[in-house]
Amino acid sequence: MSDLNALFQAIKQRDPNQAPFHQAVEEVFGSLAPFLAKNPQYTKYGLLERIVEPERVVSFRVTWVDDNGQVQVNRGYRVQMNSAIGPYKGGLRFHPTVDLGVLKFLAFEQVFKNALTTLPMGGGKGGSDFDPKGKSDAEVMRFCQAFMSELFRHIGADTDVPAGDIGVGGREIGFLYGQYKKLRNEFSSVLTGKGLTWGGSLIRPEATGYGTVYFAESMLNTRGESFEGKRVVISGSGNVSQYAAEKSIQKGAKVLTVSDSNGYVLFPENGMTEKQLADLLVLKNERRERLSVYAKEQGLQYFADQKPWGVACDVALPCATQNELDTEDAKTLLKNGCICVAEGANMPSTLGAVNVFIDAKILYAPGKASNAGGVATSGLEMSQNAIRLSWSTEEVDQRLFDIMKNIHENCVEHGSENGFVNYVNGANIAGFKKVATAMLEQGVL
Ligand SMILES: NC(=O)C1=CN([C@@H]2O[C@H](COP(=O)(O)OP(=O)(O)OC[C@H]3O[C@@H](n4cnc5c(N)ncnc54)[C@H](O)[C@@H]3O)[C@@H](O)[C@H]2O)C=CC1
Ligand SMILES: O=C(O)CCC(=O)C(=O)O
Repeated sequence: MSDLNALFQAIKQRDPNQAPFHQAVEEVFGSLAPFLAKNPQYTKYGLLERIVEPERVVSFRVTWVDDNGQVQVNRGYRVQMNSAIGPYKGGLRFHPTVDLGVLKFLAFEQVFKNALTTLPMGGGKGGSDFDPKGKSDAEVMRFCQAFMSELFRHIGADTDVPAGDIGVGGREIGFLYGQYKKLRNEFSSVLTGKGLTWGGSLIRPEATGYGTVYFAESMLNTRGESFEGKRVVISGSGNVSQYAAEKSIQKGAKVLTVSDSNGYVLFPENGMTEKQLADLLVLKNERRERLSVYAKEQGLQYFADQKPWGVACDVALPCATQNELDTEDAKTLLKNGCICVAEGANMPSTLGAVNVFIDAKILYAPGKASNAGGVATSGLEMSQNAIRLSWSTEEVDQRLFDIMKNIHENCVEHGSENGFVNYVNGANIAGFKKVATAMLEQGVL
């Protein structure tokens, strides 16, 4: 079968309850249709049917005991999507919304993203419907240990290398790594995002946010613009948002908002200060409080149950979660003068919103291109572990910068259409070509 539409219908019929995965596939197929018409060799040997089907899906029970002595049961997963160009690589998400539809979309996106980084990494994603919110450190530790007690069988430094994502940061990676090491009796590069004293890389915590800003600035440069003086609206207030804000401030931009699932905080017109950012990091990463508390403490305006897209800006960086920016939000951003949208999150814009941006020919980057700096720096962490050396901050940051510049150039090369760069097509086609070529060369598997 090589008819993309028929294949897409078959995918939906096979797993009707996996809407986020369908959305991710629809976007990629939209880019591939004209490319495949000109390059029919990529439709042979069931390549398209294979690329949308995970190589392996592991689903398991995670049983742990809460602080009240009650037994809790969660679901754990690892979706090993594609290993054509390297070991499966991609984060773990702990959030109540996690299910197979979400993880298959994330793993599918990861395949193309990882290919764009130029590093040898296949694509995977995993996680659990466990909600870390409101849990004690001891509960999070017991959960992570229980989760790894099954996951350890399926991963390894040359097989599958997980990392963080929503709800999984440095604390969780530590607990997961400790349990892996105990069970396997080996100290290996099986997770990335590790602590600096036990194999982690400098700049990995910063990498996704920094990389998103590097990519956005490359886009702005194509129109003779930069971050200097730009009004930047950011959603989310977790890892990606924090360092997108930091790099934006370093580049002279004014960060006007951050948000969480309950609302957003508005900063005065000169934007968030470095001190306010430092306080945000303590509030979110150590005290683990909500943004409403931050707004109160900082004397800032807080808009409950609202998204930040109505705030007038030049640059929007959606850094929270999938489908957080819909068609109406996209129209509002355009109406208010936004000229650049770079996704720090995975698939934060609905397909309708993406079309609004592309039709208006603004600078729009899909997450698989603009947020690839996180996984790229995870790849650099694996490289450092392999040679048993640690690179300096400057060295890792320079490599990250170069990788983001290279991804931008690759998108321009594959996505230019009559003077306009369609970064969605560019990212999808460039990522696909690399993975598909490897799959064809390795035979029908
Ligand atoms: N951590 C990483 O290195 C990478 C993360 N990403 C993506 O970036 C996004 C954010 O991830 P992290 O910052 O790592 O997670 P995190 O757990 O550190 O932060 C998530 C943030 O999103 C907010 N959020 C969650 N659901 C929301 C909703 N429905 N509405 C508004 N805000 C919501 C949370 O309040 C929190 O501020 C995700 O889409 C993730 O897949 C992408 C590439 C790499
Ligand atoms: O660093 C990694 O391996 C994972 C990053 C990730 O989950 C992502 O790019 O969405």
